[in-house]
Amino acid sequence: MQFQTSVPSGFLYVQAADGRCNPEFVISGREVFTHGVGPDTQLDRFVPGPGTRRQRPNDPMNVAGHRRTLAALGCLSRGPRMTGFGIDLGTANTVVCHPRRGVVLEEPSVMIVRTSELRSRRVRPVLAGNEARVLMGRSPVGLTAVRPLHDGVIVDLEAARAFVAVMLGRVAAPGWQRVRPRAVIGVPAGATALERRALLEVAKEAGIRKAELVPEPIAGAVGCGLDPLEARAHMVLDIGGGTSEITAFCFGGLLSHRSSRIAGDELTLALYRYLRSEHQLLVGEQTAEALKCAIDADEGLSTVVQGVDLATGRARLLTVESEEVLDALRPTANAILAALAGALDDLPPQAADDILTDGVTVFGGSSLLRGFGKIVEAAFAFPVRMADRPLSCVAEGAARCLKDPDVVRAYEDAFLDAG
Ligand SMILES: Nc1ncnc2c1ncn2[C@@H]1O[C@H](COP(=O)(O)OP(=O)(O)OP(=O)(O)O)[C@@H](O)[C@H]1O
Repeated sequence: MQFQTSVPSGFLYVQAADGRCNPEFVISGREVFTHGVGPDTQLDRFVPGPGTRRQRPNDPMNVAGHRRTLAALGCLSRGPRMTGFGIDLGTANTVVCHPRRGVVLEEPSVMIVRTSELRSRRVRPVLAGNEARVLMGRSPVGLTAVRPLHDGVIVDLEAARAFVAVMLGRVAAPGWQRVRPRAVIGVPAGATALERRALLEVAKEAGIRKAELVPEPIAGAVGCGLDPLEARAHMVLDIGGGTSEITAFCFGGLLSHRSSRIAGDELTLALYRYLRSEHQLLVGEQTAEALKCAIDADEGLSTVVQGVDLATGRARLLTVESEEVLDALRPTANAILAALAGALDDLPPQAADDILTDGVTVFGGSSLLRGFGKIVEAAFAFPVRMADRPLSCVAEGAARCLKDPDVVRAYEDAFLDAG
């Protein structure tokens, strides 16, 4: 392929998103020769090739010139390089997914801020995400760990803005390519209009050009390969850190929905209380969570936990069997099953028939609790499908909704308090 250009002569290498560097453009005089460049080629970065002397290929002016010329000739996609993201801003974890690159960020929704800045109008996190998690439960004087979300919704607008801005900064392209991205963001189907507006405001202030909301259960369903627009009823169970949502939907609308504030955090708390009351052992939040994630009743696994003996105040080790941990968690898990039973009761008979045949799809981090699928199957006697990527399917589904706005449009009035 050969065409005319007005940019300076030289060799240009195009560095693609996967890091490969190909000599795809050779500019000679006013002619550009391209090799293997199609309309979908994403121009990520120009780097100098041999023979490139006078021009500075990474100079923004040059790059803009090359981009304009090549785009005008139909050799490049014209839209901004960073089309947008699917975002799952969760109580426990934040996941960002790019439509082409897949999951680009998966970090805990926590940050460390200076205590003196806590009530100020501009919060600047000292640490955020993975780095901040390390300091959870051990922040020194003057620093405080902050979670911007509780029960799936924003509780601190300024903290949430600062957190989202840091996370976007981590996935954004280098300087000259930075374009304010679009985003489809998952939000609990039970979030109020005020909570949804707060999320949109936070997204805008954090640098998102256009944010749209999609109910998390619908985004998760799309991420698991279900079609929420088809005329067959589906039911999903999303058990995250702060909320469990059970949602049945069909043909662009909700059929039934139950939400419970009993989810992963409550399971961790139940375990903490059990160790305290039954074994007189005081453990940290992270220790209780690690124990919850480590159990495997099928394998008869036992785990050693370290804590402080309540009677003596000294450190003590305790060995607990997985079966015992599962028994301690059972009353909390049963509360989630009660919400599932309620959502099934609310269904019209024909929709219930679809769901009893196809079963329920389960996702969210807490669905990783070993043996949870079997507990659901034993209680309801219908098939239970565990998601392949339970922690990221909401963000993946939201990223797919960027390309398929019909889903967002169909469900924009599906929120429970939508007028
Ligand atoms: N292997 C595991 N076993 C049991 N629980 C797990 C496991 N891995 C993660 N979890 C739990 O999953 C929860 C986090 O899940 P997830 O990231 O889906 O929540 P979230 O989307 O941030 O929360 P929400 O949807 O409530 O806003 C935590 O409570 C964590 O303890």
